[in-house]
Amino acid sequence: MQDLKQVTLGAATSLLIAKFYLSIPDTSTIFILALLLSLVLCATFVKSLKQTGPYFDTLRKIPGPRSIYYFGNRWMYYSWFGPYKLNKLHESYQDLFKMFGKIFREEYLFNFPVINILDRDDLFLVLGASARSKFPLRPPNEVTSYYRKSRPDRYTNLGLVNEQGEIWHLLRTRLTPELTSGRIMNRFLPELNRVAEDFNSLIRHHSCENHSVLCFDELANRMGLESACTLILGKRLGFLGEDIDPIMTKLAVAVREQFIASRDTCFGLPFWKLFPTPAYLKLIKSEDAIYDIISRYVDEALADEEDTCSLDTDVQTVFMSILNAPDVDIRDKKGAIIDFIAAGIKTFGNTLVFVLYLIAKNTTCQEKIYEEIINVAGPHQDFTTKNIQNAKYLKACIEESFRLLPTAPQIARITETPLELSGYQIPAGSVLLCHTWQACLDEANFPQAQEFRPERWLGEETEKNKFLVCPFGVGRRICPGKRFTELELKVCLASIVREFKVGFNGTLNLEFEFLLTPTSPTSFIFEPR
Ligand code: HEM
Repeated sequence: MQDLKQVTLGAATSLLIAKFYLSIPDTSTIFILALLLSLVLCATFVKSLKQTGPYFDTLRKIPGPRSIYYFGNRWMYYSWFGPYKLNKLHESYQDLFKMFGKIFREEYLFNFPVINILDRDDLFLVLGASARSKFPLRPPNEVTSYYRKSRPDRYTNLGLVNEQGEIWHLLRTRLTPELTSGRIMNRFLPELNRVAEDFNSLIRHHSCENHSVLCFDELANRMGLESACTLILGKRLGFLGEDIDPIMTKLAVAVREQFIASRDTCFGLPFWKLFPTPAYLKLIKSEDAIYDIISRYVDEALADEEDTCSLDTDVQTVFMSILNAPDVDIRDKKGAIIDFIAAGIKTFGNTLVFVLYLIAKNTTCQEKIYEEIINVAGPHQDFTTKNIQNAKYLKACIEESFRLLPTAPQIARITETPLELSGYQIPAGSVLLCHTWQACLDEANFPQAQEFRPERWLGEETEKNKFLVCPFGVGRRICPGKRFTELELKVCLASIVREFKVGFNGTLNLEFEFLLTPTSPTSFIFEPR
């Protein structure tokens, strides 16, 4: 009887979803019919589709929203008649934790379970185990993996972000050593100073009479792109010029669309597996656009390198090391260069907006940064390895901003051994979402958690909280761009604060676009000092 109710509910839901798709004009009728047919077939065999066995039974003991056969429960929250929108995913997680406690289960299509955690001890167990692992497992982005498999002309594997095991290890050890080396990063400092100066000029150029800069987020993304190209290609590409290059606009749109489409395909209903949904089409369009645009610059840099060589030897190291990596196909080297550049645009742009927002709202902290910068580097001197290392308060402000507004609010992992979390048994092979951001806002972990208090990072706090504030992830799968981004942020923030008093009217709104993102446009005030 219970099964019959579930099947009926499933069939009714199918019809509602089909109705939704029918309302989208560019979705072909044939796909709708195919969808309906497949759903009816699935409903008929629904009992055999139910995930059974000790693995699923163990995970089903974890509380979570009510789920129905076949569809699970996730869609109920984010579909067009559910209470949440995918762009507010961060808010829905807050509510779900309030409803179910520190651990809860979601079910995706075919009742595939995903476990969400935020308890400090649980996070330390899961991320600590992952940090000790030789080949840590992070669930791949299924849709990107699927698309890349269909393009053997461009990729021989899924790429560093989505590969696992031996192939991931080979890519990681061959393609990223220079990127993660502190010594190599420090050689970029002189060039980073120039990039930061150009960024300040761009801010001045875009300032209105009252010193406000509208759409600052767009400028911040341009800074991310210019510095990522400088790092990866070893040359400046001029994205901080005063006139907006139409290519830049196209690339910025493609990067944003790629994140949004990843969110919709990853967190929404996975109908892209049955037919090309609008989100899937958007994803491949943006993947192609990013590949085509960045590819042009990579090919130019390759040609430069053959013409021995207009590249500056100090900053070309990363590019050369990737090109010379042994045992890696040239398609994958090119794919990695493109992925690395794309990875540095919006992640950096969002992070810079968040740090500036927080110091704009905390002017005492901002003045402390200013005094420290003048003290360690004077009013005009370049930032060097030594003086930037001495800017401890600047570092603390960045750390505190990672705690309060991280661009990556959760870390995903697949468990490699059985674990006990909050009293529940978690078998090996379970997919976990570690909600580090939610944990960072918990008073139990950080007193006055909602307040911006950089002073808390001037003691021993960093090590104690290493699995709570981990904006770049943990262990061997940690972001290879971490070292560079931290340096870039310090130089950029220090040079902005040295030149301007930063202000912000109102409150910054947030959206979830796979990354935590400021709602665009963001308007800041940059008053010259
Ligand atoms: C503010 C800037 C950035 C943030 C917040 C960020 C954050 C992250 C996070 C959270 C992860 C997942 C780590 C894990 O699962 O433990 C990651 C992975 C990754 N990031 Fe970044 N990232 C940033 C910039 C960059 C840059 C500049 C690059 C390019 C050099 C980059 C390339 C990558 C790659 C290739 C991975 C996958 C690594 C692997 O699986 O081995 N990221 N990033």
